[in-house]
Amino acid sequence: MSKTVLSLQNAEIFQRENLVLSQVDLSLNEGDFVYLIGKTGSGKSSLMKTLYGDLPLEKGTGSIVGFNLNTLKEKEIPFLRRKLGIVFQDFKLLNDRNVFENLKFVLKATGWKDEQQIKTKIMEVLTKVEMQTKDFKMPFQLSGGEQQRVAIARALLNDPDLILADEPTGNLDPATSVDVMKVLQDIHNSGKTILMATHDYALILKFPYKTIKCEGGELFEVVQQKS
Ligand SMILES: Nc1ncnc2c1ncn2[C@@H]1O[C@H](COP(=O)(O)OP(=O)(O)OP(=O)(O)O)[C@@H](O)[C@H]1O
Repeated sequence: MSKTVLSLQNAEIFQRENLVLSQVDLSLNEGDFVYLIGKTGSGKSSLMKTLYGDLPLEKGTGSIVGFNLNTLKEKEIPFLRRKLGIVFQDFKLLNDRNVFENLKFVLKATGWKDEQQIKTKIMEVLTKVEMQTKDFKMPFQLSGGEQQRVAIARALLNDPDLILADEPTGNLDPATSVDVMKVLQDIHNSGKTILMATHDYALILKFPYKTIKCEGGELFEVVQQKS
């Protein structure tokens, strides 16, 4: 049986005192690809934030990549995030340094010391997203799609057990979105588990995976219609 990497049971998701989602049951096993869809303001980002420890889980039970979300302490959050690869809509690259240095910064911050190993790892993840020839470029010298590829490479650095992608194509045009989605699909096909929030329905039709919808304060599984 495959390993559970994420489990929420009867969870309630809050933004401060506001209840955003209730009765949340969500489970991902190793190797799954799951979309989280829903209108703007429906709670996708709040759910994602709860999963990476940015919002506390106050009601219900939750575990993710071996961490208990109910008892998660502030000081454990960096260790949780090392086992997650997080990809945001707005890339969040450091604009004062080039691609290589952006990735090196993360490795150094997570304890990597050997310069040769650092270089090998960075070139390995950049190759996965086909950005190995652009390691010297500054973020502002890259297109949106290229910046997102670098952000995906950054998410892969510590070989995460789960990738959380929050609207990773939200700032990209349709053709570039498809390119970035192909990168995520390749990463998934190599064995990675991915939870991706999106409101890009065209992408879901093109790359069909299990889909969970946030609506009316709850989560539902969407059964995809075959055309
Ligand atoms: N920092 C915050 N403080 C208080 N309420 C917030 C905060 N961030 C979001 N909310 C509220 O929580 C609800 C869910 O927002 P959330 O950002 O999770 O939705 P979303 O589905 O991710 O939307 P979008 O697709 O626009 O990113 C909304 O009603 C929003 O107004």
